[in-house]
Amino acid sequence: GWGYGAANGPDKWGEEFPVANGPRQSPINIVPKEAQHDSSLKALKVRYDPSNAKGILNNGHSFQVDFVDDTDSSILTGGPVSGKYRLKQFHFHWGVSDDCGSEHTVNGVRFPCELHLVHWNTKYPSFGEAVSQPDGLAVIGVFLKIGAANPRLQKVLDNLDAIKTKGKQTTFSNFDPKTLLPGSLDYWTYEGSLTTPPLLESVTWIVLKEPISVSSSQMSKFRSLLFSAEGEVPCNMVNNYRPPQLLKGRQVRASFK
Ligand SMILES: NS(=O)(=O)c1ccc(NC(=O)NCCCCO)cc1
Ligand SMILES: [Zn+2]
Repeated sequence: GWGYGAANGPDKWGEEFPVANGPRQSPINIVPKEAQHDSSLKALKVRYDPSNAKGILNNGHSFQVDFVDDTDSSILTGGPVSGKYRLKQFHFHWGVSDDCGSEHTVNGVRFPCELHLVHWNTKYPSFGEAVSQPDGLAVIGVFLKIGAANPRLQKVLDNLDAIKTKGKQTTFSNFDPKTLLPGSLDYWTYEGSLTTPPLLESVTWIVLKEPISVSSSQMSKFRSLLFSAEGEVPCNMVNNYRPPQLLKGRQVRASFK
């Protein structure tokens, strides 16, 4: 199956997933000076219920924190979207060193890590239905920048020892992902895709301008995870990011001046 190695990585995904060369692929390089301020863009509104946190899973590509999404208790509204989008999961992408790891870049600058909060449009009956619709998903992207250790992120990282290998999961409850957001919710937005196979072109991307902090030693914690399952030859979970894709005429809008 697909991965991030030389034999199965991003340059090879188009062989099995031809949409990899489609018109609205993600991530992209964001050039702030070319992003148009759109005064009609609303403020982003997120309301998360910490009791919806369900579990934390090593899925062999990243790790994700899954949420109960059978009610409208953890939703994203406003911003560039219309209607309500329910939080399904959040996960991260990171590098083997602090000079790479994010999927989106800003003026070509790569961050060591990027957080994705994945939401689906409640006009569809389920995530599985929404994921193939052009307005099916909304993903909030948050850059992590090396600085002071982040105590709110540490609550997530403290659980990684229990999910070291592919397929391992453990319960993870009472966590508010809002604590992982920066002070400002200023954002760039554009129409894109999932950044991993099946690369479906169903995502309204909402990339926050302000990063949150992560320490270098916290980054080492991410890198202690394995792509491989227990009993397999160990393969460190690093560089699980897709590089920026062609804009192909898309407009990137800014919610701020
Ligand atoms: N990195 S990303 O663009 O935020 C992302 C989010 C979800 C997924 N995929 C997912 O949640 N489920 C797999 C897709 C099922 C398709 O039937 C892939 C990439
Ligand atoms: Zn992602």
